[in-house]
Amino acid sequence: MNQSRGTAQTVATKDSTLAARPDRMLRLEHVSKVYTNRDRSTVAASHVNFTVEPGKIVALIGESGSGKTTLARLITGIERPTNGRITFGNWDVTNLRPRQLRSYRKHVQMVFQDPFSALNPQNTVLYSIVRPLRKHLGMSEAEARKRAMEIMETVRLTPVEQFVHKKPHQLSGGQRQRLVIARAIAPEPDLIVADEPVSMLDVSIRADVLELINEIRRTRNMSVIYITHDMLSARVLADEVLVLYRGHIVEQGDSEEVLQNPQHPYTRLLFASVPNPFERSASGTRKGDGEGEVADVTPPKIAATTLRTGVGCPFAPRCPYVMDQCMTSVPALAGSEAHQTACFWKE
Ligand SMILES: Nc1ncnc2c1ncn2[C@@H]1O[C@H](COP(=O)(O)OP(=O)(O)OP(=O)(O)O)[C@@H](O)[C@H]1O
Repeated sequence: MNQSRGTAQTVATKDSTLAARPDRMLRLEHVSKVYTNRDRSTVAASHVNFTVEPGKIVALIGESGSGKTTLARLITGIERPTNGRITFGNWDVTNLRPRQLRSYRKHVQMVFQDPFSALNPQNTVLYSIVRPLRKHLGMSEAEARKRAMEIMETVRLTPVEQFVHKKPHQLSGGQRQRLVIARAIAPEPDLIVADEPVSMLDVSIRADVLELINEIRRTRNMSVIYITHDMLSARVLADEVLVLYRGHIVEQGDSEEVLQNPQHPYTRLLFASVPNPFERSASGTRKGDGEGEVADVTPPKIAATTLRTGVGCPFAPRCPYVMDQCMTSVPALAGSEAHQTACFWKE
């Protein structure tokens, strides 16, 4: 993942430069998504650039509404970007037609937050895994059953014979998410997009499910985009992190580097172990940044100016270090290859 690698010169097109490019790299270039409902527009993604290299885990971190799920939906082809380009290896997947989308889905699978609603309540465990094997890999029923049982071993839905005929309501939350993961890895995808895969699970089993995801990427060399509010799990699991605020990447880099030494005021707030400069408002009362939410602490006049003009740093209305410059221009990501921050403020 590197901002500088996402330049126009390296856009994947059907030309000879493709030969040198890794086959299964996901690349987003200047990807934006604007939702327009009646008279209101929401910028859910703004000029997002990043790559996911084969076998890597990239975490997307941000509070609710920062645009994480929007990016997941764009990457998996559920939605199309308003601007920008998404490529997968040498394949431009920005605007796929339905038939192409079906082929793409073999390569890019999604694991959802709520395993219960992701599963058909009528389908047995075995059928849920057999179906993608037949659909995407064209296996015979017998082949698919055999492979499905192997996959059940991989995700530890064992003893297999005790689980094959069970339906989702007969499984625990953790077992259901293991089944969703089994179904996702069945077509042997190159990339899994996991949208808060453990947030609805009991705290006691979250680590096991995350370890399973890590083991799968290691043994199958899959890439994973891990979407989360949780900085600690991102630090443990991910190789690289992207911190999103209102659709903008405000900080990115190697996960250890960024999460041990967060530079952006927003990232600092999100990381619970970092002292919170917003903890008290001027009146001394807590402004409330719990549950991954960041309080608005900027003087109302400044906040109103930035919000009204729509220019400037997206975080300015909430930033305690806001300066004049922040009101008129958007800071670009800058720094080393391992760690980049979009902020004018320097300690
Ligand atoms: N279909 C839509 N129509 C209009 N606005 C939308 C739509 N989908 C998302 N948004 C808006 O886009 C912004 C980003 O939403 P998104 O769901 O991507 O955030 P998120 O970081 O995934 O949040 P959460 O952690 O709560 O899932 C939000 O302001 C949201 O209200």
